[in-house]
Amino acid sequence: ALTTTPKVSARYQLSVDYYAKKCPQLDQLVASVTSQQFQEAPISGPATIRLFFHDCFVEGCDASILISSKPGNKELAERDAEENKDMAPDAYDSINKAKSLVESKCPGVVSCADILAIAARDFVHLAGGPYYQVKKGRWDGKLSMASRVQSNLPRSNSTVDELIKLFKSKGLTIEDLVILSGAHTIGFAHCKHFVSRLYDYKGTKQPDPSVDPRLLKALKMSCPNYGGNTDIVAPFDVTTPFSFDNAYYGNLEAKMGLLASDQALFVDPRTNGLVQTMAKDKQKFFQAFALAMEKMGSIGVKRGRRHGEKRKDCSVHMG
Ligand code: HEM
Ligand SMILES: [Ca+2]
Ligand SMILES: [Ca+2]
Repeated sequence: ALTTTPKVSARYQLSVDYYAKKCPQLDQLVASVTSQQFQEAPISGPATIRLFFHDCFVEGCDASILISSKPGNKELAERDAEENKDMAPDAYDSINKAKSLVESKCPGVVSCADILAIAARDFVHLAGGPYYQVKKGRWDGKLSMASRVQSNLPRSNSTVDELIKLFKSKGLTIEDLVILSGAHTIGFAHCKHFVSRLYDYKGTKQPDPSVDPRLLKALKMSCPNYGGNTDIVAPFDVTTPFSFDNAYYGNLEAKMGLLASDQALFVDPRTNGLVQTMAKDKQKFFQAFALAMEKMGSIGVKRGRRHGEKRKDCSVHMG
């Protein structure tokens, strides 16, 4: 039988108790930081979940997104790529704080990539979503190039075909695409990502017909066609923007998806059924989301000194 190369790494098994000997209290250490951060800056939640996604899709889950660009270097690091510019700084703060606490208790053993995976899980749970065990054993990557970002991430106007292809290239299925998109049950997007839907859908000079009229009106108030404040954001989920639930899918059924790529999942016959199933059953969504996060969390995992490193400061490669 034909087999394809597994992008979701089967060779390097991650495990829940990977740090059982060298840092048994790891999950609690990270939790003490994420829970405080969630209280002080709730936006850290969605920002960190997105950070994890953008890390895993570019070079695998290896904390490549945390590397700072070197002054004077021609090639910028991933975090300075256009696609990552609107990442809320709070996300990086949580990881850096968690890393310093972990380094103080278990110096030199825990990767930044594992801390990011744990923190993303914590924030899903803190916002009301499922709690799941995080498997560990990722090493940090040695490569972080801004030029590698764009082709590995979806765009807000990607077609379902393009989304399916991209996810497939990471070893993820159509189902994973629909389930992971459910992360848009929390968080916010800047106007530029959906403004063309409001005023000029595909060059028609008309709004996208798949936007509910009341939502259209509200979004137009926040986002004028020209000269608007570029800092304005709109919630992905107008009903419960801070709560991790399955409302995202109900919104799609009601033409209340924010991005074209969100609404397209309801319109396309390949994904419509799963959207409806998830809209009906929150527990099913939670179970599926936990599994899909585990799968996304094992994309391109590295192990060992030849392919990876264990950074002390997550933003700087080891010598
Ligand atoms: C399927 C294709 C996807 C597209 C096209 C997409 C696109 C976007 C865009 C344009 C934003 C707004 C960024 C901003 O303006 O600040 C955003 C935010 C967000 N994305 Fe996605 N995304 C996708 C999938 C995912 C996945 C798989 C996850 C996680 C599992 C995710 C989690 C988030 C979260 C939590 C936010 C909110 C960030 C915040 O409020 O700071 N997205 N996404
Ligand atoms: Ca990465
Ligand atoms: Ca919600």
